[in-house]
This record gives sequence, C-alpha cells and structure tokens, in this order.
Amino acid sequence: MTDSMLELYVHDGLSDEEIDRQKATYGPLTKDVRELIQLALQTRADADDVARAREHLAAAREILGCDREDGPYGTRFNDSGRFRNWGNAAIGLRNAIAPIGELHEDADGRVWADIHLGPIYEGPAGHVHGGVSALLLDQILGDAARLSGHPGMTGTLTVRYRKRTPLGAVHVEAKLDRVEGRKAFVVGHVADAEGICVEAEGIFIAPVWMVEQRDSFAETPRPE
Ligand SMILES: CCCCCCCCCC(=O)SCCNC(=O)CCNC(=O)[C@H](O)C(C)(C)COP(=O)(O)OP(=O)(O)OC[C@H]1O[C@@H](n2cnc3c(N)ncnc32)[C@H](O)[C@@H]1OP(=O)(O)O
Repeated sequence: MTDSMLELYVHDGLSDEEIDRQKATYGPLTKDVRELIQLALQTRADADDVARAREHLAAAREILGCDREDGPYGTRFNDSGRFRNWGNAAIGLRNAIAPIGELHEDADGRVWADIHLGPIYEGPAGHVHGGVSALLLDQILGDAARLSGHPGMTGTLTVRYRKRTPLGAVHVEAKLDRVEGRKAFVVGHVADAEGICVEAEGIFIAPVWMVEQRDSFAETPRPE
C-alpha cells in the first residue's frame, strides 16, 4: 500500500517550459469538458440534435484516445520544485469535475479559495451537496497542513453543517491550529455571502514513510 503510493510520486524531469506548454494545452480542454458536463445537465436540445452532438463527441473521444496514459495521474514533480497532481478530484488542473481553481495562501498561513459551485454540485434542491462541501474542506484543510510544513493523510475529518450552502459563489478557508507529533490539527469552513455554512476540523497524520520523505513532500511551494 505504502509502496504503491510512493510509486505514484514521480520525478518526471519535465522542464518548466514543458509544464507551461502542457498547462496551455490541457487546461482549456478541461474547461471545455467542464462546460460540457453542465450542458449535459441543462441542454434542451431535441433528440436529433443530441444525436448530432454525440457524433461530434465520439469524434473528439477518438482523437483524444489515440495517444493516452492509463491509470491515475499521481503526483509528478521536477527539479525546480513544481509539482502536479493534475488528476486530484478537488483541485486537479486536468480534472473537469474538480471544483477548486486557484488556491491562495496568506502570510499568516491561512489557505483559501473562492469557488463557483454550479448546478452539477447540487444535493438538496438549489444547494450544495454535503459530500462536495466535505471534499472542498478535506482538500483545503489538507493543503493548509501541507503548506505549513506538516503534510499528512486525512485521519479524521469532522464536518458540521450549520446551514444550507446555496449553489453559486462560496469561499473556503483553513488554517493550521496545532501540531502533536505526527498529527496536524487544522480548522476551516465553507461560507457564502451571509456567513459560515459548514465548519470542519481535520486531523492530518504523516505516516512514518511520509516523515522519512518529508523533505520531498513539505518543500513543495509551487503546486500547479
Ligand atoms: C502529501 C499529502 C497531500 C495531502 C493532500 C490533502 C488533500 C487530500 C486528503 C485526502 O483525501 S487523504 C485520503 C483519505 N485518508 C486516507 O486514506 C488515510 C487512510 N489511513 C491511513 O493511511 C492511516 O490510518 C493514517 C496515516 C491516517 C494513520 O496511520 P498510522 O499508522 O501512521 O497511525 P498510528 O496508528 O501509528 O497512530 C499515530 C497517531 O495518530 C492517531 N491516529 C491514528 N489514526 C487516526 C485517525 N484516523 N484519526 C485520528 N487520529 C488517528 C493515533 O492515535 C496516534 O496518536 P498518538 O501519536 O497521539 O498516539
């Protein structure tokens, strides 16, 4: 288990220029697919038009599938400290379902993101699915732990839904509270314009193998 995870931390030696080129190529593709996911939900096109659109999509799948990788993307890094977890379900640059775009870090260690949650993230009518809020919090709290120098796996995530979260603009933030041995305690919340909707505490635990590799994981200042 541990070994299989480490195998997915790959130094692929890409130059910064090549990473930028890939971002410019695949970032817009992800954006297009994200819009497509929403259109699949919202289109009123009739059966003929849907059939026509599906033919185009089949053609696109054929082109994109010609040369492809198998399996998970993992975490890839290069010599200049840039790392890519572009498949990450919450924040991956190449993952069209990942809701988090840009992540910010303040000088006081607060990590935050402003996100637009469209209708594909619906749970209760017109409101954000509770699992999506937990996804955002798991990621942002984990990033706050990592960026404060205490990366770890989520051991426990405690989520309290204080009020419903409307679809639309939300703000997510987190901050390291304290560290006890291999455990980092992080607190955070999801808020709408009216205030906090969901609050969370996470315990992020650095497994022994991660502590041994800590330099590689902690000194990762430039996630893509
Ligand atoms: C580079 C990292 C990037 C992070 C990105 C963040 C965003 C993504 C976050 C995730 O989604 S991670 C995926 C979800 N989490 C997992 O799949 C974790 C699965 N569980 C594990 O791998 C292990 O159970 C874990 C690493 C959490 C703990 O295993 P250990 O063998 O290191 O724990 P150990 O039994 O030695 O206990 C160490 C301490 O932690 C405590 N502990 C263990 N499991 C715990 C737990 N689950 N919750 C709270 N505390 C826990 C335990 O009591 C003890 O406390 P004390 O030091 O005070 O005695």
